[in-house]
Amino acid sequence: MFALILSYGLSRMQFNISASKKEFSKDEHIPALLLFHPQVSFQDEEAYKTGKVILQDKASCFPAVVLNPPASADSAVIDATSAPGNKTSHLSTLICNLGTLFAFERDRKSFSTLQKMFSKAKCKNVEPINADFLAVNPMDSKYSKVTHILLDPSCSGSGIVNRLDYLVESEQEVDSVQEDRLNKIAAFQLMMINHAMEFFSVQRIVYSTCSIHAIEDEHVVRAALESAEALSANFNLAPPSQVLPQWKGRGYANEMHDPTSVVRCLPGEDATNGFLVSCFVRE
Ligand SMILES: C[S@@+](CC[C@H](N)C(=O)[O-])C[C@H]1O[C@@H](n2cnc3c(N)ncnc32)[C@H](O)[C@@H]1O
Repeated sequence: MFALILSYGLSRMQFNISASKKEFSKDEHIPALLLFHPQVSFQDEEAYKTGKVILQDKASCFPAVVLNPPASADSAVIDATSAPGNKTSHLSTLICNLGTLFAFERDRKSFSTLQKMFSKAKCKNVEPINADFLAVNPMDSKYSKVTHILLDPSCSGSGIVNRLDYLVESEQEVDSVQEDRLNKIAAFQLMMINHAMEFFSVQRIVYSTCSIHAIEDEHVVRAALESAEALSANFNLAPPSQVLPQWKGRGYANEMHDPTSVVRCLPGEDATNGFLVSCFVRE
């Protein structure tokens, strides 16, 4: 069980969990991430009910930390695919509730959940926007100061451990129907990265998926690097030293030129969901 503390002042004493289960440890990779016994329930915890704590898989905490936007009054950040808002809330905390965090979500129902989440977590720097990120004009003066974009778009979800797909699927076992579906998802994911690269002041873009398939991960990253948008705006992959250097899991070696630049989490091996995190930087 992973609990991400959004309110840094929260101490052990404020948890009311039964004495036998209240031991927890600090995660070695993610600041403010605490690890609890899987049987610990947070449902009745005040800190959870008031949005000071969010429960999420460890791998899902990586993108905001890798994006690493500055915490200042003039910070301008986009979360292009925000709902249900866990990564947005994490980002909001990392930038100390300062600056502006534009949180896009195209689905109306998910958007309403998102608004409730931000109000519960008291994210004062988040501006939720119910719109398709692809329809946003990168030249719009409203976004002219945006320097960091988080992209965690819809994916196959094949890395999510509850779904157990990873037990029956492997990268080598993609049949033609599935390959067709993955190729369509990958084309959309690439479009999202390319669109993000068109924002005038953007310096850093994190792209993540909870997929185990190279088609949605290394292949998309490779295609994004070779795209006209990346070449004209001078985007390259951030060096491994900027992408969770202490995390050993890296991209599939046979799928890209420099797999050490991306982070991979493997279900069944890393005690996390299957996940990929990559980071593009303007040089
Ligand atoms: C994988 S989920 C994001 C999870 C979120 N980052 C979190 O950690 O809570 C993808 C979300 O992006 C939304 N989405 C997909 N395409 C979009 C687009 N073009 N513009 C805005 N939102 C989009 C979906 O409706 C979905 O809610």
